[in-house]
Amino acid sequence: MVKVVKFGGSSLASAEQFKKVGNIIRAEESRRYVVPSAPGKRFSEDTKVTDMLYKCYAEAEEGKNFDKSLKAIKERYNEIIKGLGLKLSLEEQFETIKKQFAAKAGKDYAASRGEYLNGIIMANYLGYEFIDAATVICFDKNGEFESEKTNQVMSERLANTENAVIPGFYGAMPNGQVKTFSRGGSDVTGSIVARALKADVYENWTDVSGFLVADPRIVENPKPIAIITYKELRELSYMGASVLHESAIFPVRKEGIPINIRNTNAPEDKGTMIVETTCSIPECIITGIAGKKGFVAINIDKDMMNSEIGFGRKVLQVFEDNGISFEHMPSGIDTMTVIVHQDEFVEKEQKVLAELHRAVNPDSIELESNLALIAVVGRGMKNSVGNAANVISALSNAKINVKMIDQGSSELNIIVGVRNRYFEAAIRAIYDVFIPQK
Ligand SMILES: Nc1ncnc2c1ncn2[C@@H]1O[C@H](COP(=O)(O)OP(=O)(O)O)[C@@H](O)[C@H]1O
Ligand SMILES: N[C@@H](CC(=O)OP(=O)(O)O)C(=O)O
Repeated sequence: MVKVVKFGGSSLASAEQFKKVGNIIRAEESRRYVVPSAPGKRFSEDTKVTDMLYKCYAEAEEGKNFDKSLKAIKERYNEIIKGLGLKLSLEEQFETIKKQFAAKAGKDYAASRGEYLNGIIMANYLGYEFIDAATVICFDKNGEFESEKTNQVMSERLANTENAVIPGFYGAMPNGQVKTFSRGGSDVTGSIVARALKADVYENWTDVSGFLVADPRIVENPKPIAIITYKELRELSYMGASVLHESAIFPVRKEGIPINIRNTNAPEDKGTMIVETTCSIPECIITGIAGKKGFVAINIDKDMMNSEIGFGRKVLQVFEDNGISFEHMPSGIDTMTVIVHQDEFVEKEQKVLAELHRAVNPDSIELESNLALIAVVGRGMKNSVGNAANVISALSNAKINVKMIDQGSSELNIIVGVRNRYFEAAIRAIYDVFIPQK
């Protein structure tokens, strides 16, 4: 049995947390490959080391003195080393980091040092081999992740390695330049390592006892999810459920390896199993609810639009030409709405509108900004009736106006659009209608 275990920043924020992690790893021999994140927040107002590194590097880039910021980072690590009673010094590494920052080695290099240093501590604490992720996670010269090359390099490197610590979040381009995944990317590294080893399970340890039906910062004490499919999880993580990075599914999915989300602070809890498919009947019709704020709807009106062949293609071409990806596209007989991320759209707003006029000569175009999208996801929805009606009635009872509703034919999810300011209330209303209260 081989397990790859990834520990998030919240699990490695202090020596006390490190000790819990040590106990978890030592409890099972199969926990042979460890992927650590950088130290996260010790308390809610604390700063993650990754954010401290970004700030410190920004000072270096502006030519300011960054000694104080770097010292604060060093103190975070020294506190952990001291608390664990290790005979380890990171002086040499910090000297190199200082030089590299002064030489403007790049934002990604800076951020990656959080995981790199934590990996060195973890390997020393466990007596495991340290493998620098820059030697096993490959990006091409344009900074795109190279999945097959990485899989080959990683499997060869780990073939004869009994136990190893591989820091999360980064890799390197062919010229050796460090490149990171997007924020939260240590989850992706864990998944890549699990695939390369054809591990039996990828355990992802965090500060909640698994995936919950809704964000616990919005719904009080939400119900945990025992089992969820890759597809359902992908919908939820894409739509903002931050427990797992939205790209972390792909590597393990290739090998059908289950992911088990576990809680470092409650290791006895079983957590959530994320699997390819399951015959287990979901406890509730819906599996989860997640959402994001900050969308804009572009409503295009034109009489007889329906009979104009190629209308949709011409509209989407304008978005493509402007490098804007679209999220949803509900349409009627004479109307078509394109929903995009507000921050991608605002700076190109007038250019896009002018090009839409030129491309399809509409009767009118209206914009509706500050929208939030909420995804109600569940494999159980396929076999039950009235789901969309229940969502709508939950929102109308809460006096929330539904700006848009979209249900894919897979019936795996229903997407609703509401004003940003009703986002939290809408999630609570949907939760209450679908999840029986204890
Ligand atoms: N549906 C959800 N279920 C569980 N946690 C969620 C959900 N949506 C958002 N979260 C948040 O995700 C957090 C865990 O993710 P993250 O902060 O990335 O952890 P880590 O530091 O372990 O990587 C939880 O503390 C919780 O606040
Ligand atoms: N440390 C990086 C990568 C990461 O995955 O962290 P965490 O596991 O704490 O979400 C970040 O803050 O984005």
